[in-house]
Formats: sequence, structure tokens, C-alpha cells
Amino acid sequence: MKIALLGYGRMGKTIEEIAEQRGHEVVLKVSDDIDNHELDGSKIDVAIDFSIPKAAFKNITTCFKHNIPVVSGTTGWLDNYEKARKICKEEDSAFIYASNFSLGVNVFFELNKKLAGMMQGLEDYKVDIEEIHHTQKLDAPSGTAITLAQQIIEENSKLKGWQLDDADEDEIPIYAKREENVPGTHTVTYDSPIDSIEIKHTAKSRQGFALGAVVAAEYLKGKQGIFTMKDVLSELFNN
Ligand SMILES: NC(=O)C1=CN([C@@H]2O[C@H](COP(=O)(O)OP(=O)(O)OC[C@H]3O[C@@H](n4cnc5c(N)ncnc54)[C@H](O)[C@@H]3O)[C@@H](O)[C@H]2O)C=CC1
Ligand SMILES: O=C(O)C1=N[C@H](C(=O)O)C[C@H](O)C1
Repeated sequence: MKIALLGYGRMGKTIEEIAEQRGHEVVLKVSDDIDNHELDGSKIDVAIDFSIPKAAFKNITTCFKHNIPVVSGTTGWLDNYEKARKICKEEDSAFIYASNFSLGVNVFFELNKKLAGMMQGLEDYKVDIEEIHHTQKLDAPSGTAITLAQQIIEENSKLKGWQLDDADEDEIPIYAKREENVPGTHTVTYDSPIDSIEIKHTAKSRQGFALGAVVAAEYLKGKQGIFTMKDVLSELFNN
């Protein structure tokens, strides 16, 4: 598979390593305005975007217009997600976005939904989310923490939204911490006066995110439409 990397930072470099191990070829690396690069849809099978929040929408939709399917993991640009989906459909292109591509986090997402469903009637428990990332991270809270919050809100009609730090009674507080060299740690806690329940995912490196993104690109090649990591993992595990 011929891959264009949109963003060649920590994730771009890890993705290149894993893509090559899996027999793919990186044919283009973009680290600046995508308009400065020639995009030939006949020479690129899939673009993988791990760039920066303010570039992601333009990167993604420019690829759609050149008939190049896109896997995107960039966080902090989702105000424009619906617009990107619309352009993908108009251009008959293909798209997978995930706030977190790691297999472990996708299992954690399922666990989070299940636990939120079990906790929704238990009003003594207050839920919060903590995320810890490296100090270079541009956005807060993390995309993964936002996904976790949205999943909990979908299961609990009493919760109306999320908030960084100081939240109202009907909101989930998200605490975003920044520490040197932490690839990504997420904890969901339900706390009551008598006990607490905690689920936690700790990434030990960026390998899991990168592997998930390459597997998603393998899934997307030759397809048309909008997909999720759930589609990718269902195919992978035949369920
Ligand atoms: N969904 C997931 O599984 C994961 C998502 N991420 C997200 O991926 C993004 C990138 O993360 P890192 O690689 O750690 O950041 P990074 O800062 O190491 O890399 C971003 C790169 O984008 C480049 N860039 C700047 N303007 C650009 C443009 N117009 N087009 C293309 N590239 C441009 C920068 O030069 C930089 O090298 C972040 O939004 C992060 O939150 C990170 C890890 C996992
Ligand atoms: O910026 C990062 O590094 C990460 N970003 C993603 C997020 O915002 O959730 C995923 C992962 O936690 C690493």
C-alpha cells in the first residue's frame, strides 16, 4: 500500500516504522501547508493524518477532493467533523476518524460504555475523568477523554455535558494533567462516600496508536464511505 503521511512528528514517524514493517511504502510526507504538495490520487492508496488541530480539516478534505481515502487521528479539530463527513460523501471518498486508534483503548471504550450503563441509576456515585499526557500536547482535554465523556453521557440522561476542571452537578469534570514523556493515560472514576470504582488505560508507548492507524488504513484501502474503529475491529475479529 502507498501511504501519504500528513504530519511527520512523533506519530508520523512511529506510523512510518510500523507501516514499513507491514510491507507498505510511505510515498509522501507533509509537514506544512498541504497546498505546497502534489497530491496524485493514482499514486497514493491512503493518507494518514496525525498533524495539528488547525491543519487537520484542510488536510483531510483536500485528500477527499483528490480521491484519496483518509485515516485521521488528529485531535482538537472536531468542531468541523460534520463538515468533513459531508465533503467525504460529496466526493465519494472514504474516511475513518478515531480519537484513539489503539486496540486496548477501543476495548476500554466498550468497557466504559458498559460500566456507564450499570452506574446510571446509582446516584451516590459521581463520575470524573482524568487524562495525563506529555507536555508537548497542544489540546486539552484529550480527544480520548472527550470520547469517554460522550459515551457516559449517552448512557446517563442526568448528565448534560463535560467541563475541564470545575463542572456543574450535571456535567462530567475532566482533569487534564501534563507530565514529561507520558504517551497517554486515561482513568474513569465513580466515587461515592463509601467506595470508588476505577477503570484505567495506560499506553506504554505510541506503538499501539500507530499500529491501529495502519490497520485502519489497510481496512480503508479501496473502500468508499465513513467508517469507525469498531468497523475495523469487527472485520479483524470477524464479529
Ligand atoms: N487518535 C490517536 O490514536 C492519537 C492521536 N494523536 C493526535 O495526533 C496528533 C499528532 O500528534 P503528535 O505526532 O504527537 O504531534 P507532533 O507535534 O509530534 O506532530 C505533528 C506534526 O504536524 C506537523 N504539521 C504542522 N503543520 C502541518 C500541516 N499543515 N500539515 C501537516 N503537518 C503539519 C508538525 O510539523 C509536526 O511535525 C495530535 O493531534 C494528537 O493528539 C496522537 C496519538 C494517538
Ligand atoms: O497527543 C497525544 O499524544 C495523544 N492524543 C490522543 C488524544 O488526544 O486522545 C490519543 C492519545 O491519548 C495520545
